[in-house]
Amino acid sequence: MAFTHNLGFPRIGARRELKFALESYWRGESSLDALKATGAALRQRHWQEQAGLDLVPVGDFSFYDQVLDMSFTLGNLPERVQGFEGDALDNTFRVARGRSAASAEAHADCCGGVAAGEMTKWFDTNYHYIVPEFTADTVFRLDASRLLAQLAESQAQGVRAKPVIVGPVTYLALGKAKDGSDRLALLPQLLTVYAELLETLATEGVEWVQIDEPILVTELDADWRHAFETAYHQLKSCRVKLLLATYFGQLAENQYLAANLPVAGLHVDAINGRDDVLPLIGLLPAHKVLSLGVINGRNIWKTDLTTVLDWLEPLAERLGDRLWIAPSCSLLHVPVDLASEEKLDPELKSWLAFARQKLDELAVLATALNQGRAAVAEPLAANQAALAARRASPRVHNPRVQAAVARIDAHLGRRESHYAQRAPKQAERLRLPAYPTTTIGSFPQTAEIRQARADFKAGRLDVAAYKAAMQAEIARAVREQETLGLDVLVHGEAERNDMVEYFGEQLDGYAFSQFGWVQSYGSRCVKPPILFGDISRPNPMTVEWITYAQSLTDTPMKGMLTGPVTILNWSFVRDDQPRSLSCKQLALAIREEVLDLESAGVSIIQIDEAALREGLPLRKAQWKGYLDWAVESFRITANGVRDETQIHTHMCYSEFNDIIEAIAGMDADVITIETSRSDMELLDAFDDFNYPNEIGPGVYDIHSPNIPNEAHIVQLMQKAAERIPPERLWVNPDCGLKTRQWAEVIPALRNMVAAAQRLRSPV
Ligand SMILES: CN1c2c(nc(N)[nH]c2=O)NC[C@@H]1CNc1ccc(C(=O)N[C@@H](CCC(=O)N[C@@H](CCC(=O)N[C@@H](CCC(=O)O)C(=O)O)C(=O)O)C(=O)O)cc1
Ligand SMILES: N[C@@H](CCS)C(=O)O
Ligand SMILES: [Zn+2]
Repeated sequence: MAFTHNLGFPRIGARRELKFALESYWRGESSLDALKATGAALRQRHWQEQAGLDLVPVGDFSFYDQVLDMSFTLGNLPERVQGFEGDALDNTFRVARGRSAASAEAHADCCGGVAAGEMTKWFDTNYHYIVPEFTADTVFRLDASRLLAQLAESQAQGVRAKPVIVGPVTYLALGKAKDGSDRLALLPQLLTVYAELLETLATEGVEWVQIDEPILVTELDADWRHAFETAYHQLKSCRVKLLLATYFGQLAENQYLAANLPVAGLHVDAINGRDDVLPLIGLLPAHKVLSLGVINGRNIWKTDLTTVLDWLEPLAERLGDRLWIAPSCSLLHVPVDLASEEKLDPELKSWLAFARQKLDELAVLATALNQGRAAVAEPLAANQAALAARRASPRVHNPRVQAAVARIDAHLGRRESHYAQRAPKQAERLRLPAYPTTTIGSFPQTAEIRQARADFKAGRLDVAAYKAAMQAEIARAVREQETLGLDVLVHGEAERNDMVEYFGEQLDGYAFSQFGWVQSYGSRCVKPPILFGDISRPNPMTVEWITYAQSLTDTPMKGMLTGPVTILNWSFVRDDQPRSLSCKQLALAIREEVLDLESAGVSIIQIDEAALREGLPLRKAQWKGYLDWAVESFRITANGVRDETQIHTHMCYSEFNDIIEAIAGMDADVITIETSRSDMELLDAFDDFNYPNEIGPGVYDIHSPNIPNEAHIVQLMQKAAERIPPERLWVNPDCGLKTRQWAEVIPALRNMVAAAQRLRSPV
């Protein structure tokens, strides 16, 4: 009998109910009780939707982030929030979001002002977690209240509960020792708290606990491998059965380690780690369960159920009751329900599966394994028909695009001259001062902008009125920037719902959903567009907005585009061709936009590649292959322009040490990056490499509502100038300003411009 379970369900809600409840609570418009009631209602609904499974995840629900929740469960609270006397949920929000000094006054009685915890991406996904903070003095102390409350709630609802927790080794690996101490030194004490937690769950009647250790799909050094041995030998006497869950890739050289840890079961990603499965069956002790993640938890395509069954049936023969099946990873990374989509083309829709549909697929597989394929002949036939239609569909294949990709040669990615020859021509054209000031692209996406777009999409606003509303926002952004005295302006991106979805909506080969939201961090969501076919650009996508913005001012206006690698990495992409090929198609399409902007007289074009570094494979051994095609794609996009046209790129993450050669290989004239939080030390990588082009090291952190002061910015830029020649430095924030308010942006940029002026003529 194959047994079914799930690793996690999207918690944001099919209509983003959690997002709206959170934001309403944060604005002070609803109570904490109302927020908690929304959480409970979502959990109940999600458990009902998973009721067909043999085991259902519990504890995967989080009001903000599951890693932050784990920190609270382990009593690992940053010192700055310890001793808080209010509700624990408010305290998690304090760590997650911080409290500005200004709001500290208003919140003096409840939560006071605190710095937000650092946020970083969860493995190679677009989900971001709050980084656990450690010091050598960290002491863990169990607080199982959140998990026990969710468990009790699920038990009262008759749910076959399998609590889900982050495992101890992954928890340590994902955190940061703020004092540079050795995180692994904390393992022994951490394990006593994990043992206590597991014992508590056993007392509550829990049989299985899913303990997530995705770090096992990365390259581990001897100390971390040893930590796994220590951890699971210490936990082996606990009374619950542990299902050690790995996902997002291959175990590869960690197979033996994973197979032999003393746990009751192992879950592996049978999509990205398919090659692990046969060796693992050989390695796995005979009493252990093997859970195979056979439904892709990272994309939105229907599973080829017949092919999976062809592969699974012999394994089921061998494993018998020891075989469990599940999605490859938590379904957090896919939208909730395809049935909500009323506007998707019916043929395309017939190729897709969101979270609920993925669980239906799992049920079909289990029935086929347990009762024979005949018991599910109809759904299997329908599945085959949909996949055959997708394979043959002319809408997927465009011979013109394929021919253009086949014609790509080295010449396409090469600029006319080297940077040293381009730079004076650009300087002559742009006539910028030293330390030129600019921003990264977006200005606040106000409620009015979002409302206008919602009205436009719902047909309550016609094209002309929508265009006028967006032009008014652009005009406002231009006015504000001129008043501030910035040297290179941006149009502000008012017309963009998102830096990726906006382009997906306009490219052929892409589809977009109405409700396909996926959590990015906290209450913030993205709606990744669906790349289903060969990509082409039927019409210019940005030229009208940028030329309108330029028509309002004589100051240079940057054209603003998202690059092919970022569009690819933040979309749901094809599984029927290599990512590198889809990326080249995107590169050709965005290149056309670059050339149209240039023809329209735009002198500076920024091509954001926020996700280029983010998209690095989890295993370093695969980095080179990825960087080769990613950098080539960027070059194809950017490098068809004349010497006089200045190409900028932007990356809002900062660790470039390992990939500086690839960054230099992109050959952008200017790169703007995040550096403020590291006190400019991250520029060392550029300095050591003798990075030859211009750099805008971010001088203030846009994630914080705090207003940077002029002296601090001057100080940061002076540090930058110790590493990079001043004539190659720009002054800009770390990233775009879309999540901020104008009341924060204006004083911050005023100080930034004043700092640049001071740097130009020091007294
Ligand atoms: C740089 N980041 C990005 C990532 N990935 C992307 N695809 N895009 C990114 O920018 N990954 C890493 C980081 C993550 N950072 C963020 C930052 C901010 C957001 C965010 O603000 N998301 C918005 C949704 C944006 C959007 O698509 N808006 C649409 C729809 C707006 C909407 O909800 N409309 C309402 C009606 C109007 C209203 O009441 O407001 C509705 O439809 O019901 C738009 O502007 O048209 C968010 O709200 O979560 C995400 C990632
Ligand atoms: N141009 C984009 C880049 C974000 S990474 C923005 O400013 O929002
Ligand atoms: Zn950015």
